[in-house]
Formats: sequence, structure tokens, C-alpha cells
Amino acid sequence: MRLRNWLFHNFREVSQQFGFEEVDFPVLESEALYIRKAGEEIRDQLYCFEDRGNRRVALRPELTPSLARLVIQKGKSVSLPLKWFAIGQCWRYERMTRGRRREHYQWNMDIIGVPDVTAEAELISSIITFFKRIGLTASDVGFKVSSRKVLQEVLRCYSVPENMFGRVCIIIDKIGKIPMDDIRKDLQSADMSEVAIEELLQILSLKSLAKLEEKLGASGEALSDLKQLFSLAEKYGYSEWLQFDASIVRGLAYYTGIVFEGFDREGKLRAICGGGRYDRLLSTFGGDDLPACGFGFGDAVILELLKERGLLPQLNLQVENIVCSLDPELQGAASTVATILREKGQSVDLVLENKPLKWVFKRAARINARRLILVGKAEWQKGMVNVKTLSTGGQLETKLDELE
Ligand SMILES: OCc1cccc(Br)n1
Repeated sequence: MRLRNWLFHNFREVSQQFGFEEVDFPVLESEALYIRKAGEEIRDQLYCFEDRGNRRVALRPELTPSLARLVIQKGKSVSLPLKWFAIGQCWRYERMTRGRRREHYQWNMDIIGVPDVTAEAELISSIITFFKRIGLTASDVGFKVSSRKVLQEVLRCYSVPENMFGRVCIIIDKIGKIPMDDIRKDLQSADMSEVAIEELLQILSLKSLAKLEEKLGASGEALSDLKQLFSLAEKYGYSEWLQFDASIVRGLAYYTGIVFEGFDREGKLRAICGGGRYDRLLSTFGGDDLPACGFGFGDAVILELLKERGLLPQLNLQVENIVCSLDPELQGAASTVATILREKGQSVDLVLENKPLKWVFKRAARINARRLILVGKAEWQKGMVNVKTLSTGGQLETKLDELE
């Protein structure tokens, strides 16, 4: 819990530093929010059920559809651009035998209403700011960046029907996770010819914008978006964190443009975070489309990475005072002392039972108390208490009304 609070505190600090407002959504949503026909893993693992009102509901597997629903609900009552962030628990249903978590927390930041890649550049900057805050550098992690418009331009060249776009993206995202023969078979089932498949796989292996330009020409949106993004990265000063990688498509069907994922340069871990542009999501829920982009950042891989790098922070409970009566008849007096200190804004661990002093000192050490306040009969009769500063061992009889 200390680690989670530390992580979330950094998520929040960065989000607020970038001028984003915190939002939240229900953990339980209508199942329909997540029913997409593109064959995504997130769909196969939906933690869904029928509630007592016979409604098909699901524990949310991600936050973006809820955000889209809320933007539509708010409609004209909010002024654009929206810069929202959320930290929320998300669920998936997996067999326990897989030994993987069924729930995790995800930090999301989204910009709604900005069509330009300036929005994606700003989101990537916020994640890099987060990485730097927790001690990670460009030699630890980087971002693989591409655009789904690359895929779109290739599919159009081979007149693959538009309605196959999401499905092809999901198939491509499985490269490296399932055998290439299965990838080819799945692409054939998505109405792609042999020639189209080979050309697509060839383009997806590109790692330089220059080579991409040779293939696609300079006129397409994919190239201009990517060039603008890399140029903005220069101005933000984070070029060394980015690399173009045409194979990056991400595993969510609704991305339509730039996509990116954070990765650990030692290549031992799964993607740390990921996101991109999703300009068509709102209309899938019956709203008017608005340009949108965002990312999701889970709490699992980042903690594995920090552990690997020896960067997990040492987080100990810290209480300023521990207050203890030396006589059961003075328990009330001890609670008076605790209240006086708390009303001054100090934290107090009040010993609630009649314990030997040895026990109190052990507890004081365990909770890293700065001071031990002892309420003894003789002192109390003089309106005093005994204040021990635990780091120095010094002690001082102090008047109650001079306690600070
Ligand atoms: O990253 C996919 C995902 C979604 C929900 C819960 C968990 Br654990 N993992």
C-alpha cells in the first residue's frame, strides 16, 4: 500500500503539473461498452456477468470507453480541449492456473479536442516527466512510436476493406506473440492477398522514417504526423527517448493514428505503458466524433522494472509522536495530551492499553516516532508531561500548554 500510494502520488503530481484534471468512472459498466468485434484479448478476458436486474455488466478492463461515454454525456457543457486523468482499478478474467493478476491499477491521461500531434507529444512528455521523477532515464526506458496510418495507407494500396482495419491491427499486434504462420493465416482471413501480406510485413519491419518515406512516399499523413512528432520531441528535449518502429500498433482496436509504447531497454519486461490517438471512438457510442488521444500506464510492470533497477523507494511509516500513560488511571490524561497535539496538526500514536515501557519503546522504534510523550502521575499533578526525543535520547519535562 505504501508503494501504491507513492506511485499514485507521482502519477497525480505529474498529471497536475501538466494541467490535467482528475476524473473517475464506475468500476462496473455495461458490458456493451467493451464489445468490439476486432478479436482483442481485452474482449476475450472480459470480467462480465449478468446482474440481479438481468443486465449484462462488466468490471471495466480499461478506462478509455468510460471516458468516451462521459465526454458524450457532458456534450456541449464542457469546453475543449479536455485534459483529464484518472487512476483506476481495472479487471480481466483469467483462469487462476495462469497465475496472473486479475486486477491492476491504471493511470490514464487523455486530451480530447486536439487533432494535432502536439497532443501526443504532450502526453509522451508527461510520461517522461514521471519516469524522471522516479529515477529512470533514457538509458533505462524508451518509447517505440509509429502510426496506424502507415497500416491504413498500405491496406488502401491493396484495397483491403476499411472495416478490416481494426481486425488487421489486432492481428499485427500479435507479431512476436504467436507464430508468423498464424499471423499470415489470420491476415488471409481478413481479406488480405499474399502479396499484400508480404508487402505489409516488409513495411512493418522498418525502423527508420527515411526508409518509410521511400516505401510510402512523402505525401501521406502517416509520415507528416511522425515527422512533426519527432520534431516536437526535439523541442521538448526528449528525442533520445523515442524511436520509430513501424511494427508498433498496440492491441486496442480503436486507435486511428499515432501509437506509442514505453519499453525497458533490457527487453526483459512487457510494455510499461501504451497509448495513441483514437479519433473515432466517440461515434462508436453514438456520439459526435471528437479528436482524442491518451495512454494507459499499469502499476505492475513499472514496479517490476524499479525492482530490477534497485529503484524501489524505502517507505516507512512515520508518526511524529507516541503518547503513553505510565499508570492506568492516567489513560484519560494521555488521550487529552494526544488531542492537544493532534489539534496542533501533529500525528500521534496513542497507546491504548496498559503496556510495559519496553513494549512502548519497541513500538516507537517500529513506527519511527520522533518523540515519546510519557504521562506520569508526579508530572501530571504539576500539569507537566515528559517529552523524550528518541533520536537523541534527550528528555524534557514540559508544561501541557507549552507542548508544541
Ligand atoms: O493489461 C491488461 C489488464 C487489464 C485488466 C486487468 C489486468 Br491485471 N490487466
